[in-house]
Amino acid sequence: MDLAGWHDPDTMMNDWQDFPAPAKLNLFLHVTGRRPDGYHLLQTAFTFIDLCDTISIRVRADGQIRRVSELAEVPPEADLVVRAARLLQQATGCPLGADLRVDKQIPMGGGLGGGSSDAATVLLALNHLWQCGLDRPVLQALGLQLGADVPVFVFGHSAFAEGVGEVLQAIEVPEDWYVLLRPPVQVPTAEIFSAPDLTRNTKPIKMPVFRDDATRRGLSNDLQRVACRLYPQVATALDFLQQYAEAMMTGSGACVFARFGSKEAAEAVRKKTPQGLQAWVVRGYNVHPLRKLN
Ligand SMILES: C[C@](O)(CO)[C@H](O)COP(=O)(O)OP(=O)(O)OC[C@H]1O[C@@H](n2ccc(N)nc2=O)[C@H](O)[C@@H]1O
Ligand SMILES: Nc1ncnc2c1ncn2[C@@H]1O[C@H](COP(=O)(O)OP(=O)(O)OP(=O)(O)O)[C@@H](O)[C@H]1O
Repeated sequence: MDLAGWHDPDTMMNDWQDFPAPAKLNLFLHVTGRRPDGYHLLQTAFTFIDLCDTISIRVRADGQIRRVSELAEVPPEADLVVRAARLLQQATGCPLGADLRVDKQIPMGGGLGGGSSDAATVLLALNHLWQCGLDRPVLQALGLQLGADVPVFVFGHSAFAEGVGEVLQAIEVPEDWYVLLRPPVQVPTAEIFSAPDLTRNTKPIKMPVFRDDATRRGLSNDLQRVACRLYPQVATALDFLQQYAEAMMTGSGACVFARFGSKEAAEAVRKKTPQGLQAWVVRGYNVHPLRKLN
């Protein structure tokens, strides 16, 4: 997918404008502790992939925020795109509003951060269109109020993350090809984090390097064992992919991925995917397509 040319700053403010919201992969995820409020302390690494939702936005003069597309599972008031727009309005006192249309490509409950990415894209795009002038760290802090995964999408670069995912340092990750599989199940993040058998005391590590297999040794996803126990379809997908390359679950699942040296090698494995699993070949990106927007 070509991510260039998504945004044309010269378009009239009240025309529809399209903004991409890419999915993320967690290249590893260690749970190192738990805060008094129940949220878990993590160490993880995020990179972006070219599986994207598209948010179309039209500025309104009357201050209303409206979602004009259907998303059957999520009522408009609960939709993170609407909540992000409202939050920015409240934080800045901006009198403008927006119509928001979401073309969803990122599966929900997949551990790909689709809802979080949609929210981040709305914060970035409306900050620009409404000319609010908030800088990136302020937008990241606003984003954290919507979800632990929102800040990295605002940050806009592959990152090593600590805290609950909001303490971010930019890292360079090879822009590899991945096979991404979606088992036929949605995994609720809160259910995985609240499982009694979740390992919560993985020893903190120094910032890892992502060069080759050797530098990734010892990095795993602590949420994977619990997700596989509760949702055996995740284990089935991992077993399939594991035949060809080192495979891992992203976030709290359900999606799993493996890295390949070329698009062709990834395609060859995708073609073998058994029925019942949705499969993509995707490319990793270090720089979010809206990184330059401000
Ligand atoms: C698993 C990850 O996707 C890794 O990137 C994120 O940590 C989850 O981020 P998210 O989907 O934005 O999650 P949120 O909407 O903030 O949280 C959903 C629920 O997961 C649990 N949760 C989430 C993040 C975290 N660090 N500790 C938690 O315990 C909390 O019960 C929370 O109510
Ligand atoms: N715009 C949106 N797109 C997707 N989900 C949304 C949206 N707004 C609210 N949600 C809610 O958020 C939940 C999580 O969606 P999301 O796609 O972010 O899951 P996920 O990929 O598992 O995320 P994560 O990796 O952050 O845990 C959905 O089940 C849905 O109820």
